[in-house]
Amino acid sequence: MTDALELVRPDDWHLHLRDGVVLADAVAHTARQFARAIVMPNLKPPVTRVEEAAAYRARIVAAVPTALAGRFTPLMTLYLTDATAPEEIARARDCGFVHGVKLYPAGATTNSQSGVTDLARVLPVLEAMQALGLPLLVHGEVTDPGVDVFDREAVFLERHLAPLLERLPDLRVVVEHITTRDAVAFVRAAGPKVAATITAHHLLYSRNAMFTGGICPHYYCLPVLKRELHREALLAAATSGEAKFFLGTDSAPHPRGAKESACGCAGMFTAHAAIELYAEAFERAGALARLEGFASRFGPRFYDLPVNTETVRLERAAWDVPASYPFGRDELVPLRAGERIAWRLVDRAGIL
Ligand SMILES: NC(=O)N[C@@H](CC(=O)O)C(=O)O
Ligand SMILES: [Zn+2]
Ligand SMILES: [Zn+2]
Repeated sequence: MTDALELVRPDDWHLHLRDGVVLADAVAHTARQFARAIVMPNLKPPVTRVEEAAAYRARIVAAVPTALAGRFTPLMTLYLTDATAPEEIARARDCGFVHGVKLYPAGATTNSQSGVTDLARVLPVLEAMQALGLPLLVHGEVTDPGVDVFDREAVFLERHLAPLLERLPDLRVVVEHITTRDAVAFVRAAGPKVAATITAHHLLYSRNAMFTGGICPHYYCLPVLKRELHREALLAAATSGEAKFFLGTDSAPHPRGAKESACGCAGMFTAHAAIELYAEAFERAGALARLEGFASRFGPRFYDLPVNTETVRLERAAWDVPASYPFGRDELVPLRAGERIAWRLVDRAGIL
């Protein structure tokens, strides 16, 4: 049994940090673990222009705890809307700190109201992205109310993404937070420009977690947790050593009251223990040796960025997750609140 593991410092290729009074609380968890993170632009209002991304980036950098200053780099994204101009893509490519453009089908998930209503409307923008090599990051779910919630990802891939890739075969695409074996097969079958991120929670839980002993809103996220057979397919993909599949936590903090509500919002918070949760999933699959590729090497390869040079150490040292963490004037309930986690990221430099 392995009791310790040294890894190249990992990166998170899909993260929500929010803004305002909660930003510092959100950033601290991620900066402790990851060297870089692709920061989602679904703020209110959304980050649609390069100047807004620059300002948001500066707020994030300013919010990194002093002890970790300079050790965390936010990688910014723009939020695609029906009104995004192709010229904005050129500006994004030139600025050097925008690494992707996010497609939210309008209404698909948290803060997606300003998203795209019809891919045909953004075709010139997508053509510019293909020409300039700027990745499209996709929340891949249809919003058609006639489609069952559990089928929305598979239907999106077939109905929308497949035709788009046929039309724009050189477009670089990350299918974010994949949740089904259909998505695994889709990404495998697509060309080398198509990759996917996988969350820790989709590797560890099936949809049963939402209903065990009653309705458990802290296990509600989008795309929603799926059947066990899908979790198994995701775990097989993540641990396969295929560079198309890499780490993206989709850690999505919400205040406790917004989750524990008659109409609770979607999003699970995992940044407090992200790499430990992935280690748990990989260990169960007997694949701890493949964690470094998934967490630290394949993401930079896709995004054309250098692999980090520092390392981190994971030890088998159980710890208890607090019942909640501060979140601005509120609090948030992390995954595994009040429960135990077997692995622990170790503080060697005295700063974690
Ligand atoms: N994953 C989620 O359930 N929620 C995310 C949005 C998203 O990534 O779809 C959020 O911003 O809260
Ligand atoms: Zn999403
Ligand atoms: Zn997300």
